[in-house]
Amino acid sequence: MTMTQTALTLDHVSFHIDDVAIIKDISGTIEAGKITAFVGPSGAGKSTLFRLINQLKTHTKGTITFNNEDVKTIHPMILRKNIGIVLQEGVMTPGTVYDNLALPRQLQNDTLSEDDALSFLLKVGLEERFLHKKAKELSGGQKQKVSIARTLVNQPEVLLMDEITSSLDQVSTQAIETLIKQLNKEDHQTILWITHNIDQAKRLSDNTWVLIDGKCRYQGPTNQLDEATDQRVIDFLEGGDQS
Ligand SMILES: Nc1ncnc2c1ncn2[C@@H]1O[C@H](COP(=O)(O)OP(=O)(O)OP(=O)(O)O)[C@@H](O)[C@H]1O
Repeated sequence: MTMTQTALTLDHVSFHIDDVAIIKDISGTIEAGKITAFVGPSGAGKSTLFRLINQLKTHTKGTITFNNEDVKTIHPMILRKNIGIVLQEGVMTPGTVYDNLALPRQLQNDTLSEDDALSFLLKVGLEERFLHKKAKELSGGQKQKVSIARTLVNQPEVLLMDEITSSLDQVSTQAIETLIKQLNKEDHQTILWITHNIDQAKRLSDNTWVLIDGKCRYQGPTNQLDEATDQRVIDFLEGGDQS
């Protein structure tokens, strides 16, 4: 039997803006080396939860632990180096692909050699000829690959992916899905993946959390999602609100 390791633990986590509860008493564990999908209706709190995990936002109640350390006690720069985030639009900074890849190191007053930059580029399936291309001139799918490579430069233990394929066509989406599976299989990368597409969650993830109105209403193996008994989860899965 293989032992499962925990990457993240949430213990009664809540988040309020003024008096409005956005995240409501969420507890659970994220297994290391697995892909966990986060699904749920629009506005359910998925992006907010990611921002609590890497402390771009600070939870008002409860505790989030990363490798047994309270995230509030970890220096934000160290935390975000170890828990990298990729966002919906592969936003490129001005300059070349190399400039973009070197950015995380620059922010730490460090440099990235061209050889290392190339290895990250190849890892996401882009060839050497892209290294000195202007980043703004890449296609949407290529930008998203560079943006994943840029996050990988920090060699994060955990990758947060927030709807990273939602603005891509089917071919690019498939390429990104293949890449993510590969990162997970070959490098045992822990991946948390927000998607509005339940079929994508089923294709990719080991575990799924269903968030509805700030609460986590399902948490467990993705292949048991269809056996969920919570009526709101059933309604959501049946297409009540997949926006
Ligand atoms: N700065 C803010 N002030 C007030 N409410 C906010 C703020 N930011 C987010 N919210 C609210 O918090 C809730 C959760 O938003 P969040 O973006 O986390 O949801 P989501 O599940 O990621 O949605 P989507 O799938 O549409 O991206 C929403 O109701 C949103 O309106």
